[in-house]
Formats: sequence, structure tokens, C-alpha cells
Amino acid sequence: MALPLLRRWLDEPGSLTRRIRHKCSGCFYVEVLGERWGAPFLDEARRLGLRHKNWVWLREVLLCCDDSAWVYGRSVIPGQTLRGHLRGLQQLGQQPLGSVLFKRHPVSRGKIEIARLAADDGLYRQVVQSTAVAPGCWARRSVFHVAEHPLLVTEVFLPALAARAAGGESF
Ligand SMILES: C=C(O[C@@H]1C=C(C(=O)O)C=C[C@H]1O)C(=O)O
Repeated sequence: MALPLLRRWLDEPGSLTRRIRHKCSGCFYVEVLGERWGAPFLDEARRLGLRHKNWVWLREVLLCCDDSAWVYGRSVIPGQTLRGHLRGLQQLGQQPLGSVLFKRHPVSRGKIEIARLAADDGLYRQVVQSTAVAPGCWARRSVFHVAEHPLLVTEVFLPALAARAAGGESF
């Protein structure tokens, strides 16, 4: 999949949930793969300025349109962020994170990093346990700050979405 076909998705500055809802002509839903305390990957810890052994709240989901998973989402939330009104980030369930993040003010989004996942990436190995994906799939991540508290959101673009983008439609 060449970058330009997914360019609009990789560069989406707003909510990916909102974009999927707009593009999905059927039923959008969030499949929660897991929500738990755990250790971040080393590069995630570094990106959040945490010591590697700092436990964080990990949320993994699939954003789906009808029976197709379009995006794998992984949120890494430091315990320090889960305070006050942000404690609700631990009880999202099937409510999309984006529907909370983009409503809360003030929220800011840092630089969107883009990469293609190799088969030996820790993130790839995590995704492939839950859904169909292939080496070379595109992913992006960025750090959000909500009321100055950080959380890292990573999104992996899955084959069903890539196939739609390759369909040549202005997708
Ligand atoms: C940050 C957003 O939230 C999306 C929803 C997620 C969730 O529900 O866990 C995770 C990643 C995002 O794709 C968004 O909509 O842009």
C-alpha cells in the first residue's frame, strides 16, 4: 500500500473515530480487545517520558465497520493522567476514546509520527495476536495532552481499510 492512498488517514488531525463513522456506510462499533494495567513498550515509555517499568493503563481496541476491523487502536495512559475527571478514561468500554478526547478542553495533540510496521516490531506482534494484519502496514501515533496530562495513542491501519483506500474512491 503506497503512502499517498492512505495519506489522508495518516495525516487526519482530528478524530479518526469521526472519520471512520463518516466513511462507514454501515454500522460503526468499537471492539474492546483489552483494558488493563501493564508495562508499556520501551519506545512508548520513552515517548511519554516514563521509566520503562512504570505501569500504565493500556487500552486496545478495534474500530470496526460492519464485520471489518479498519483500525487497531492502542492507548497508553500514565497513572498520573487518570485523575479527577480523567478517571473516566478507565471506564470507556465501547465508547470511543476519541469521543471523549476531542470533547474535553483543553486538549492538544503533539506531532503525528508515521511508520510502517515490520514483522519484528513489538507493536506488530501485539496486533497480529488480535486481528489480520500484514508486515508493512501503516501506523501512526501521537501524544495527546488533556489538561496538561499526557496519553499516547497509536493507530494501526488494517487491510480492510487499506483495500478501501486502494479502491481509488476519494476515501
Ligand atoms: C483518538 C481517537 O480515538 C480512537 C479510539 C480509540 C479507543 O476507543 O480506544 C483509540 C484510538 C483512536 O483511533 C480518535 O478517534 O481519533
